[in-house]
Amino acid sequence: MSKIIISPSILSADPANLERDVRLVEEAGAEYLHIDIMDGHFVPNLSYSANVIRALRKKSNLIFDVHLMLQDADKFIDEFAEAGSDIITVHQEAVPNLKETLKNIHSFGKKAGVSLKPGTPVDMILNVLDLTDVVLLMTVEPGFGGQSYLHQVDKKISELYKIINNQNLNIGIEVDGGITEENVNRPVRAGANIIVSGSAIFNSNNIKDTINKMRKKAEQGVQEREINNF
Ligand SMILES: O=C(CO)[C@H](O)[C@H](O)COP(=O)(O)O
Ligand SMILES: [Fe+2]
Repeated sequence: MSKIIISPSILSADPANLERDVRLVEEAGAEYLHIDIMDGHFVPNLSYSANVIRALRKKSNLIFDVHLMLQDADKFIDEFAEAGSDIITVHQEAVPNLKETLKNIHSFGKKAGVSLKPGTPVDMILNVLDLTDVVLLMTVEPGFGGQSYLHQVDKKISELYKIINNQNLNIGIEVDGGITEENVNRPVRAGANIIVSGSAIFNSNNIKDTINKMRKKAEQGVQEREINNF
């Protein structure tokens, strides 16, 4: 069974209680912490800076999964690496020379991720898969938490899953946007193994219970995938 990784997105955490909220998801068994960085250019919203990562690094042992929604990501890789990121993900649509950016991320000893907006085809990253540790498929338009999952991305997830399997590559498939305990089995059935979820986790009454239920439902998705031989 492929291991399911839960990456709660702190975009939906309480900004006045970030330390508390990060501790809650860590105690609830999450493996990663998803940190969205927005610049108001690549996406029409602003969020955290590297300072937040630096501060949280002193408080948490979670794997920091940093999603850069920046037009000028290349300018900031060193800063996000130094601040304590573990995985640094850039958008294919935003960086002019993806290979060089991924090599740069690796040069800091960090895992390198590539993200695609819902409308960007998987073909756009086939030539960089050998330099990629994680592909982050957006299942909403990037920029905001609390949107609805776009089911048309399911096809793209299974397409990528087949390519990765056929080439025997060791790449995680991460999905981000609109994921809840009700729908998490769908992207997992299609091939995803890293689950980002913001509002469904942080707006719930019981974070631990929600993460446990989400993981269970995701594990069912893995079984369905194996049974159907997707
Ligand atoms: O990258 C993002 C938005 O651009 C967030 O990670 C994502 O939206 C998570 O929030 P939710 O689970 O509430 O959709
Ligand atoms: Fe994200």
